[in-house]
Amino acid sequence: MPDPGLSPAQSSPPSASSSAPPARPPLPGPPSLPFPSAHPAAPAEPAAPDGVPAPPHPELARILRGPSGLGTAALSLARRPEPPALPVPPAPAEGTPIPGLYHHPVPEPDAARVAEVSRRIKEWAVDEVDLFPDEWEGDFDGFSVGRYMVACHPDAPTIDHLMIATRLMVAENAVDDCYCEDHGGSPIGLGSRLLLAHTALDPLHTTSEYAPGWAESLGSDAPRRAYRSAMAYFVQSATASQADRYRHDMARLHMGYLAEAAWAETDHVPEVWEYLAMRQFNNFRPCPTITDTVGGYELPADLHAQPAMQRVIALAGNATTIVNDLYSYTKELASPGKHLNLPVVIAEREGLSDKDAYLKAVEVHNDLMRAFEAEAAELAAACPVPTVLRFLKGVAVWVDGNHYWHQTNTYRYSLPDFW
Ligand SMILES: CC(C)=CCC/C(C)=C(\C)COP(=O)(O)OP(=O)(O)O
Ligand SMILES: [Mg+2]
Repeated sequence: MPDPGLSPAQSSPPSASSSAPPARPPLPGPPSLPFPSAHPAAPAEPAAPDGVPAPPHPELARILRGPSGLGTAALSLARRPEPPALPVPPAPAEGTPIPGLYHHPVPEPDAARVAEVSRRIKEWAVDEVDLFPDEWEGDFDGFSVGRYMVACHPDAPTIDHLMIATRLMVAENAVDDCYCEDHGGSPIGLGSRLLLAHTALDPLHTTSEYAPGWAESLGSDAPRRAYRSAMAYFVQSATASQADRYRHDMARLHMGYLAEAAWAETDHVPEVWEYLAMRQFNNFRPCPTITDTVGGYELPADLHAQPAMQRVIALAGNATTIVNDLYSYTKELASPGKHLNLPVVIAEREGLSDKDAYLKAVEVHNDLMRAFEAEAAELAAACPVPTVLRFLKGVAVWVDGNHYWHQTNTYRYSLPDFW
């Protein structure tokens, strides 16, 4: 059942320029799973040469191997050698992958989907939430969020499903940019801003005297309008537990922003492990963990909560976020003040040169990626439930799509001259 989210009274617009979504029928149900039913079962496999143990079950072997059609190699959960096995042709992406970075190239995202998501997200940003002033339009377009989300969610059954992820991605970045970073953000007063914005995701339940003031506040700046609207769309399609999962992940994210801000206020450079702890919260995690909603199915709450699943999700989120630290390194060096990222913290705390610290950060990323893949494969073998397998694959594909977007987003990112 979709999460009711904001009650009608709570979600009614504070003004004519509401950002609540128009009522529309629920999204079509989940597509038939591409794995168990679409293909005949493959025979059991011996242990793979790259060390992935032979799964105990022929159907599981095929699922871990992933779809076998042209351009589907990135959907495999098993560890893959680099470069990827033929017959996947190299993706004609611009941008250079970081040398030595363990990653999986993905097929070019579907151009028609990218165009339609890009068109619709701009319309939403401009007409529904009044997200940015004219002078930020270039940055909005340069973010290429349509390409990002189509690459990360190749199993989304429809454009409507892709839009759920795309609106949330834009809203999350609006909060980061406008509250924390380079579009007017500051550590000063961040806790108050984040908490009040969080109520656009996790509504205030209060008396009739105080509710209107709160409801009006949700329209008072672009980050809150974006959170309110993106969340209202999301809860139309999410179950109550999926919405609860998302709220929890966003609370984690906001806690991470606060630790980063606290260190920035005093120019403190944390220990490397402390930085990694902060970055586990200030993290892409809320994006891959909606893969089931975007795919039109649900990973049940009790399976999501299993410690092994939580560890896989955390490792995946950490790998994706260190990818950001590596690709955004030069952008952050050029920004005012000291911007913490893993290479910067390693250099300072471990007394390494910029280059050696960067290369060590690449190794940290690679270790996280390998741990994620090994533990995902282990969990898939131990718990071969179709929703678990599909969710694990969705997270793995999100990780690959996230790398693709960072590599190819030459508007935002460029590599240092270390090789
Ligand atoms: C989309 C989302 C949940 C983002 C949350 C945290 C975040 C903004 C990142 C993990 C990206 O890191 P960063 O703030 O360093 O982004 P840029 O390097 O400025 O692209
Ligand atoms: Mg960054």
